[in-house]
Amino acid sequence: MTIADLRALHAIIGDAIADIEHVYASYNRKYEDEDDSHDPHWRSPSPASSESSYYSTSTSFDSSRPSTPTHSSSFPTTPLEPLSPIESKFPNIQIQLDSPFSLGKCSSRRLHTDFADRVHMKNDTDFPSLFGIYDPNSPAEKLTAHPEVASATKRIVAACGQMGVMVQVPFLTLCDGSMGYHLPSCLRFLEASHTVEILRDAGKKGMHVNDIAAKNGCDVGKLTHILRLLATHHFLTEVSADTFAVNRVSSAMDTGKPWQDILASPEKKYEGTKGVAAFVAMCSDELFKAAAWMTDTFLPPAINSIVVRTATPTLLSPQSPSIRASSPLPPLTPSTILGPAAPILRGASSRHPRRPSGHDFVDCQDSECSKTMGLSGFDDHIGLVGGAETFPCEDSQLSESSEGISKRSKSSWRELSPPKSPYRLASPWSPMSPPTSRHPRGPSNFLSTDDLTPPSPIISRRTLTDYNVPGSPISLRQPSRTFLPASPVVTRPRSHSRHPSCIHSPSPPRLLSPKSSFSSLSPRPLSPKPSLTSLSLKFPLNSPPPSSEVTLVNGVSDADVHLSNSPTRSPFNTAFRTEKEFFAWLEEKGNVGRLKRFGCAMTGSGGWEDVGGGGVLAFPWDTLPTGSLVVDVGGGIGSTSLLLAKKFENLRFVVQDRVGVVKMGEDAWRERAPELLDGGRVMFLAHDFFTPQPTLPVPPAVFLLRVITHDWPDDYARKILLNLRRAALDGEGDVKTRLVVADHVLPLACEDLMTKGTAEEGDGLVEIRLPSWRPPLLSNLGKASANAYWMDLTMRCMFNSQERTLREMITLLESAGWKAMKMSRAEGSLFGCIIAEPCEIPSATLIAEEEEQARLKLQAAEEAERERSWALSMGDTFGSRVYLPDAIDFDEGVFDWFGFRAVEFEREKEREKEKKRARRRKAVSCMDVREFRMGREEEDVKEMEAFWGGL
Ligand SMILES: C[S@@+](CC[C@H](N)C(=O)[O-])C[C@H]1O[C@@H](n2cnc3c(N)ncnc32)[C@H](O)[C@@H]1O
Repeated sequence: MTIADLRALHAIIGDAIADIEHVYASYNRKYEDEDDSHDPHWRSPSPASSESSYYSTSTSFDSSRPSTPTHSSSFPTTPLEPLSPIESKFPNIQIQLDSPFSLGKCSSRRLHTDFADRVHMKNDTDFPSLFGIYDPNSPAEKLTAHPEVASATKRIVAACGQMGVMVQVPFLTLCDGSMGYHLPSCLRFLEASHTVEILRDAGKKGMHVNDIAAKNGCDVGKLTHILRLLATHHFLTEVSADTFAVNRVSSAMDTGKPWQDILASPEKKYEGTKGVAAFVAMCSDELFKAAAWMTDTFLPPAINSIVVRTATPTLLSPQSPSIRASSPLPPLTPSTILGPAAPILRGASSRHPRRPSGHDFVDCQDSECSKTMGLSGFDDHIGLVGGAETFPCEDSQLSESSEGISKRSKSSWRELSPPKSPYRLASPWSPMSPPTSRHPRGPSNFLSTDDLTPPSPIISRRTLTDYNVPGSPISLRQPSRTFLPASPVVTRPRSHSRHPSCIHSPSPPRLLSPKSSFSSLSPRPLSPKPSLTSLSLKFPLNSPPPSSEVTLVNGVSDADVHLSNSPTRSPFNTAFRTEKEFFAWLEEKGNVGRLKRFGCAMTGSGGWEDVGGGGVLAFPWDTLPTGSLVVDVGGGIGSTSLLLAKKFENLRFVVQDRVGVVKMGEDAWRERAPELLDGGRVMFLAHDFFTPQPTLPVPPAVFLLRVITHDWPDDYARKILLNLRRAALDGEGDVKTRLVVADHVLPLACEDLMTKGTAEEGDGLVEIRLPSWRPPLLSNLGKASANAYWMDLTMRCMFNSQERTLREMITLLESAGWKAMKMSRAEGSLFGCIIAEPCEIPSATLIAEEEEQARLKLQAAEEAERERSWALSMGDTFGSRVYLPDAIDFDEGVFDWFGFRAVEFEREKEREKEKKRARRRKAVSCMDVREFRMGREEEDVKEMEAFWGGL
């Protein structure tokens, strides 16, 4: 059956190409006819296109001859009709006009006018070339949003993805999967080094890496190999040896700014852009790093033989929050130096250090390690390519002479020698052995471009011995187990000078001088360097968690982290060693750049809605009465509202978000659309969506939640929805508030009976427009739908949240008193728009809410009691001496009055600090998110009332 399946997939690809061809031919024919009738002098089509593509490729079809529709009538879900002229196909499709995030629906007439005005193209419009630049305004690119083209594209991507996996040797597919991490890593490098902007001016000839490196200061060797990996995956083109050019894919992330300006003020790189570069940067930075820790966080300790989870150690950290904030490296604490200890009681954690664990370092280039990891298998595959570099372009040097080949081979082998990087990275989960200079390590997930920063103050011997005070409740003792994982520790040889790339970095990582600190700080002699073999064999699969003591972070013990749905115990929290949820973390002082980038990245995420007018556009905004109020809840910097406000001039908008974000939004609008702010149609309002909606002077017609529910686990999302439900009007007056939820709606990877067939009308109306597919394609179109599933796991890793299936979404909405009335997705897109109306809040929800209120009250009372008893345990005098010193004490030196005062002062300071820490813990605790206040103060409400006063 395999050959038959391959043939079927091949046929799907063939049909899809024919569909695309037909649309482009139809377009060209139409314009040829129209132009002929309007402009008799212009008969022959111009071969030269003003399309900004600088590589022109010849058209692959004869546009003068209409191609016969080749749609297979066997398409089960959406049989394609014979293609009619493009005009009848376009009325309902959203065409991007000025930006990839345009929300305008465009009629074919408008489209025609646009095309004709902008590009004098006759009948040679071809599908955009991979070797051209991405120009969203070109007809070729606009036609990719045509429903037939979008659908065909999906089928091609799905079928090719499936075929590749079907025919490739499984081991290599596993390699692709398990080493695919290099792709985001290299993409980040491409973006952060501003190479795309540098390459822009070079055009199709490209630029030699030497010249690129001269501009951005990167190492030539590293840059070459990074760019080649990207060229191999079609993100760039290697036009000749070591000379690269941007292509349709990489140019889509071009900010359009001169690289010199970006280098002069990199912090402004994303300002005023469409946000694609920001999106790529965010995904390949914090999201990528969080994902690397998913298994470490989600695997039950009992089955995790290799990895033992570390407790989130931030409360122990002597580091400043900004340092912790900007890097996923662990703070420099006894636990990070000596490996995370067996968890300790959280209440005591801030007063006492962790116990040290066993081994910290591993040398994975150790030959024994390699054997254990089965790396010997690689030899065969390396043998296949003979050890020489292969180029994704023709390598003239290779074919020149045998001497050339030997030179090339030699240089390849030279590059295989250990890198010269001074930085070392201890594996986070490996047994400790002192680092050896034989095998220095290069940057890894933990060590990113901005993590390569100068060393922070190294923890001193004194710091540790201070912890090891005799009589202290917890002292440094032998770990109870021989293996406990080490937190990642970056080390570098003492003698090495500061790396030039560190200069602009805002975040010093915790760099540790290896030998000095280790030998002096270790509580016991280091055991001989263990290998991974011993590591994996020493611990039976069902070994219990490393300690009987319990760590509670935000109400979740370490042993239960894998079961937790708390947004503060996600892989992101593990990776970045923070107890804050992502958005609160973004607001930390050291993360200003990331916060700004996040706002821009959200604008970039508009690309999800590009295809076929899905997303928020599916709501009939034009049917709302004039003056209707749309509340964009968690609206970010207002990207969606801006576009809606420009398109639907009869509507008013309130954009709500966190204080800092609202401020950024206002600044951005002041620049882009001050008339909308000043004219009173749009206002920003700081509001925490976990608290009840403020009283709005105009009843809200629509609550808009765009990519909000996917940020929160069900219990949290329900709270947001309940707050909106309670502020909604259920239609008894004039207004019935509707809820618009725009998010990915995930299909199953098998046929879903619930979503099969026609829409269910009326009761719980759900309109489904799934992309066309036919077996043997997966019903969710596999690779072609990857984005929605990437996002799903991204949400999981960042927030312990998820994208939802339609079932999950309907259930969630119902649990908060919202009834899903309609769900639409554009053909070729999984980004959906769900429209819901108020219904009764289920009694189960109300009961659960009451129970939670009671629990929170109890918890608060317990907390208060703990604080009180702690104060009492200090006695009436709070630990101060109960006798007064007399003159003899002074004379005999028994009592140093000033010393006494100083000690007391220190104690008092420590008590204050502890209280502050407790308050901070409470503020970020998941159960207290609801108590989180964000400046929705009375003044805001008053200001708003004044603002809307005329209504
Ligand atoms: C994924 S973004 C979506 C932004 C916007 N809706 C869009 O589509 O571009 C999530 C937004 O929720 C905001 N947010 C997070 N926690 C919030 C809270 N407790 N109250 C209000 N907004 C919050 C974030 O600041 C962020 O702007």
